[in-house]
Amino acid sequence: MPNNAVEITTICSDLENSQFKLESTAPEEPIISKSATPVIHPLLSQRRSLPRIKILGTGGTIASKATSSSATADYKVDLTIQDMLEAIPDISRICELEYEQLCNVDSKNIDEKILMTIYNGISESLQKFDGIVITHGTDSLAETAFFIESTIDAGEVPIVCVGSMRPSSSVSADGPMNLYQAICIAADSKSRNRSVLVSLNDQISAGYYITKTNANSLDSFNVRQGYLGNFVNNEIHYYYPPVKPQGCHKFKLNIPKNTDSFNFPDVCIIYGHQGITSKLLDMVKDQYAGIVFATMGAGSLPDKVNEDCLEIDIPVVYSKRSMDGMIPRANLPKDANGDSRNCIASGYLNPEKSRILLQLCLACNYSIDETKHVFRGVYGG
Ligand SMILES: NC(=O)C[C@H](N)C(=O)O
Repeated sequence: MPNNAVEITTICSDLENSQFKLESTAPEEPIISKSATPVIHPLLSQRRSLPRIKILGTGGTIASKATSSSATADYKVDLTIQDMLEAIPDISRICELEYEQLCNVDSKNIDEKILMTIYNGISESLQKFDGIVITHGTDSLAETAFFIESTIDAGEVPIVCVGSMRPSSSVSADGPMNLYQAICIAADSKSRNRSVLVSLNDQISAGYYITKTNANSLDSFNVRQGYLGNFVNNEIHYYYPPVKPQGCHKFKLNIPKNTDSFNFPDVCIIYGHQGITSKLLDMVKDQYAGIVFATMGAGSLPDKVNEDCLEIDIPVVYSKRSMDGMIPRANLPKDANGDSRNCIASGYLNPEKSRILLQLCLACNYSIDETKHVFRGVYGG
């Protein structure tokens, strides 16, 4: 299927077997029917014994193939959701599945337009399904998960993001098990009221807090706030009762169906280092609606760069290079009146999540004070 093509396919039981299926707990094998609009057989919708799950596919390594079974690099996105589902035949015992290919790209190519498409895909599915699964590359999965948590009120419906670290062609590919577990999570009543989740390598995490910390290993995601649960022998064990991220600000976006007409403000990230000057700041300050600095330590930039940041007209968020810790407001630069003006502390947020939060504040036309309030509320910024 070409990139960006949308195909909607429904997996449901067939007419002939429906009587049997009414008496049994679940169909043995999925029957795949293709149609322009999702089709659920009426008997199935009356029976409602299995949860209804929607999968939204975006691509990533989980949908990729390399040229040999030992290769775990230099692979290409090649598989549709349907291909991926064929690797997990037991799934029809767990749920009724419907799926939609929103795009099929490496997550390095996920941009604001695709984010909007994901947003629309979720919004359209929330009322009709018991759970949603999003297949996604791991490189930028944490950003998408953070964006979804910040913009969508999922109510009780779990939204589970899943990827893999090995391509589907590799020995011991992790994709099929990760996808299987993601679907199990989305279908499990214990997952309700937990908002955006990430499933990878047997661990369940809050999408809001997760960060990719290892570029290669199967245990690629880290979450300092702790895992929410895990799988043992494919049983879900949650460590805590349902919980949602503390202080998460929900933005109300008005995204049209045609996402081309929606412009998300441009925010760039500048990486701090010894000897950094204001050269980059000067180059970008008229090109972007906002800037995020990955500062040294807890908000450290050279004095001259701090002075220049206070002088520009756009918001500048002070984030950090360090994986852990936070930027306290006290460390922001201040003018002669002790005012940090357009400079905002990111709190615990890393640069890439700070960027999305600032984009959302700008998209909703928040003032600097409102933006500071949002950062403060979310993560003590
Ligand atoms: N493991 C992965 O999914 C990495 C891949 N480059 C992606 O983000 O699409």
